[in-house]
Amino acid sequence: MVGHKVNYYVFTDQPANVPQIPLQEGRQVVVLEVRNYKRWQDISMHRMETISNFSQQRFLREVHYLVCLDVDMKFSDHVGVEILAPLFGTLHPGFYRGDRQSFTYERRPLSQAYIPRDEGDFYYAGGFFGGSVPEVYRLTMACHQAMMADQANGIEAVWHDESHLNRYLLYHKPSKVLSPEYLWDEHMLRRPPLLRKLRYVAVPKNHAEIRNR
Ligand SMILES: CC(=O)N[C@H]1[C@@H](OP(=O)(O)OP(=O)(O)OC[C@H]2O[C@@H](n3ccc(=O)[nH]c3=O)[C@H](O)[C@@H]2O)O[C@H](CO)[C@H](O)[C@@H]1O
Ligand SMILES: [Mn+2]
Repeated sequence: MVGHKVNYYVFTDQPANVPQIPLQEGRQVVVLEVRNYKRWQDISMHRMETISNFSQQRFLREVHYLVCLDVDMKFSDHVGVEILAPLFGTLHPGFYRGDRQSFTYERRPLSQAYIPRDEGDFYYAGGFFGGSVPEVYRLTMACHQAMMADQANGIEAVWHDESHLNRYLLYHKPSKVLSPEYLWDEHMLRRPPLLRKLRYVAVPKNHAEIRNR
């Protein structure tokens, strides 16, 4: 986002371990402490709560747009203001060629993330969405409340926050849908020639080691 002001809000339970990185003018890292959870699924899901809380507390005053990203990724090509829109999502790299039958939406009607078999436009990735702060506030608030309702009913959506994001974006259509160039995993998927650039890519990690501590 060259030429624009950018705040990088980093959520962590270990603020002291966030390295200091020299940045260009107009950029700053803001480290925001969040609580820890035992299960990685809870850490991932509670990002919705964290984003909605901080939106109200400060993001609404501090920025125009929010881009909500997984942390285990790196920028590997240009990502600029072309992504911005009132509400945007990104096609999940594993499903952009599939039809809706193949999407791994939540299929149990008991869950607030339920999507019937004959509905659905796209399968969106949990790791790259955003929009204006008020829109992201509404989205994250709705997803968090839906996840709390699921918890009260003893159910957890198959892909956690991603399932709830998909349900929200089905009934609140995003004004922009980004290509999987904006979220790719080179270790899981071979890059098709039609994708000339990979802009934000997963960093390899040992899931078993990280997730089962
Ligand atoms: C690339 C992509 O679309 N990722 C989605 C996919 O997760 P992934 O399989 O990419 O899961 P993940 O291990 O990256 O966890 C999701 C995110 O939660 C955060 N985290 C998780 C564990 C931890 O110990 N500490 C921590 O900070 C971190 O930002 C991480 O990137 O499915 C998840 C739900 O199942 C989320 O919807 C992710 O957004
Ligand atoms: Mn990830």
